[in-house]
Amino acid sequence: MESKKEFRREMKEKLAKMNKWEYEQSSFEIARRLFAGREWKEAETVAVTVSIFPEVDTLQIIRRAWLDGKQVAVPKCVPGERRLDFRLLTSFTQLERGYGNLFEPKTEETAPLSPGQLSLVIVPGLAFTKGGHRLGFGGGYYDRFLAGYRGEFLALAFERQLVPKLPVEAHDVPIPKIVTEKEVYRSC
Ligand SMILES: Nc1nc2c(c(=O)[nH]1)N(C=O)[C@@H](CNc1ccc(C(=O)N[C@@H](CCC(=O)O)C(=O)O)cc1)CN2
Ligand SMILES: Nc1ncnc2c1ncn2[C@@H]1O[C@H](COP(=O)(O)OP(=O)(O)OP(=O)(O)O)[C@@H](O)[C@H]1O
Repeated sequence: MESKKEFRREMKEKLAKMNKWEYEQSSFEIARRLFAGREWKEAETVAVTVSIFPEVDTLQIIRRAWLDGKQVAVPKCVPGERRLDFRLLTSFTQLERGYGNLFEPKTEETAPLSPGQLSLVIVPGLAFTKGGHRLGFGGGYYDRFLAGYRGEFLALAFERQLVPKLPVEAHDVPIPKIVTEKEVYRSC
């Protein structure tokens, strides 16, 4: 557990070394690959986190979803139950600082969506293996959510987030597709 925590810190440090233009260009190439894929084209409702640097930029993904006539769902943490509630986002002004200082939807201004209403979930993570193992922020929010989710899901990552090996636990849900600025890695 301690080693996971240490590894998270190292990974955040490594990612934050990216300069703005590397970050922008890689995020753009990741988004372009995502938009070219079947999962994106078929999705009516896309669930995605609101990125903060140095996470892969998702704001351009949200804008593009709106332009394409897709619905956008963003998560709100329910820390007591370690659960994620997805809510329909129709404007960036519906966001506020929430749990962990991340951006979350304002409950008074957004409607809840059930997991069954989501067609594609973009899963965040700090580090991945090409085989689809994922290390998240900690908290197990996405692993718990994915355990009961039956739709499509994938992850976006910079090549520098790929590692040869990660500690795997029984509850870790493997990610079938990881889109980077260079490649799309499929594992199932
Ligand atoms: N942009 C973004 N939004 C996201 C996520 C994400 O990875 N990125 N999440 C992805 O899941 C969820 C938030 N997950 C979080 C997980 C842990 C902590 C947090 O504060 N952790 C403490 C340790 C808490 C513990 O161990 O119980 C810490 O880091 O100090 C915050 C948010 C939903 N929103
Ligand atoms: N499906 C689950 N059921 C019960 N407990 C779980 C489940 N998934 C994760 N947990 C617990 O949540 C805690 C955090 O899990 P872990 O360190 O794997 O988070 P993570 O995968 O890095 O984060 P996240 O899924 O939020 O991105 C651990 O104590 C783990 O046992």
